[in-house]
Amino acid sequence: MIELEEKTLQSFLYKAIDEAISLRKQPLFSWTKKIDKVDLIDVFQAAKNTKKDRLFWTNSSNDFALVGVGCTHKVIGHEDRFEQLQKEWKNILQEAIIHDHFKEVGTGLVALGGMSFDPKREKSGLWAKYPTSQLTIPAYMVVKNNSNYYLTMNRYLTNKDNIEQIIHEVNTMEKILLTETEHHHSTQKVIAKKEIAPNTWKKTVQKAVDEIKQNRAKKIVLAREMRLKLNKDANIAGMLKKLINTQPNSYIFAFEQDDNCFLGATPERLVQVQGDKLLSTCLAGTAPRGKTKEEDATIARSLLFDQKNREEHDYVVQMIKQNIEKYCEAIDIPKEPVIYPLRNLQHLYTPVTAKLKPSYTVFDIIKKLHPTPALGGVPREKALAFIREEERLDRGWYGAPIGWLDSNKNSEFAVAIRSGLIQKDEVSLFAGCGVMRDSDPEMEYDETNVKFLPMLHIMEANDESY
Ligand SMILES: C=C(O[C@H]1C=CC=C(C(=O)O)[C@@H]1O)C(=O)O
Ligand SMILES: [Mg+2]
Repeated sequence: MIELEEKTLQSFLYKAIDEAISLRKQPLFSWTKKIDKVDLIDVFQAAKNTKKDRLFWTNSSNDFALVGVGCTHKVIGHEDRFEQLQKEWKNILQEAIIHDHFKEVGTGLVALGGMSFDPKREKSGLWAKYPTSQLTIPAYMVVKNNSNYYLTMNRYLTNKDNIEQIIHEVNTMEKILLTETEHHHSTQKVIAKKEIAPNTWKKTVQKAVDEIKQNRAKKIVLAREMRLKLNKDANIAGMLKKLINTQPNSYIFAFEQDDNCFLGATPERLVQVQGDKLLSTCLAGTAPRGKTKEEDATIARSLLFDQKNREEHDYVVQMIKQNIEKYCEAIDIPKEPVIYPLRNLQHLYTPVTAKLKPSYTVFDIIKKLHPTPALGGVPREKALAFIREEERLDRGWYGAPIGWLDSNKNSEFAVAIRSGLIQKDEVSLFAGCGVMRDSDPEMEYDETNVKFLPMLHIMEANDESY
């Protein structure tokens, strides 16, 4: 990585081009500057005018958010996807010319994206626009980190580039992205709603229970789909705003690919790395919220002591522990889970903290952890084979790692649940649940219904402006 300390974009560009000529290369260069406070949903909405793909991310504590616009480079991975992503990201970092005075989480070069749940499953037309694995280095990026805001632009430079023209382009984009646009009043409505084969799904749950009772597996997570038709093309910015307002403790994300958008609000962190500090999360075991404070507390208490849910949760804890041991030191995992409250439901939650050993990266951890028994099952390969065979659904990017990483050794990946794929006025929502030995198909069906609620809610009568 070459770091340049130039004061202005112009002098930086001249230096970077000099550097490029001397290295006989076309380097990727990245320039981060501080900007005034902006609303990132406004930036996302304004970016619609650029007609480029947009990316959106906020973390679960809502103190870090990122909007990406356009694409300078796509890091793609297929069969050996984690090795491929790791190798290419390392090469990019080695050769990039980066101007980043701040070295904060999310400044400098950032790649952002996701991957499919199961690359071995045949891909359906539904997910045609979403590759097996894709991390995008956006052309422009606006980042909020606590009360600091940054604009980064990334592009490839050649010695034929006209610097004045690049500066003009950057200024124009900056104006577009950072100027508030008109808010439109939208009356988005759901005009048709269809659950895909709910009875067949319940039978598959029973089949999984039988499989477990015959000791062929211990836990299998099964998902299902609900299709919606809207009265008009979906208003993505409006839905993101609604998710932020209604879904606390959740990562809120949108990955646009042409006229498709994968969007959701997931509570499930897979892994966060900051330097050598690693944080993972076990989140599995579910109950609804109560209508009153008292009822809520009673439900929480019975969730904490419910044997089926505790086992369902514990498989995730044991698996994460075993799988990070080789890569980490000082692993700390509390003995008992606590309650993780969301708007429509509550989960059992166990945080995992550790120190990542120096020779390993976030890709090593994702490769080991995905899918955890919160999305796959136990044993992993048995559960995946059952899912491949029996689940009448292409999960696509649902249930898989999504997130970002930067050039300052920070990264965060969540698991893409509570989500949906939007294709203009059509929506596919996904929800799943952990099937155990004593699962009741009706109860698991009810659990998935509650898990659909956050996304269903934002599809309906979108009264927010935008
Ligand atoms: C698979 C999903 O949830 C997982 C995450 C948390 C709790 C779960 C459960 O209690 O079944 C699931 O394992 C989903 O929301 O689609
Ligand atoms: Mg469950």
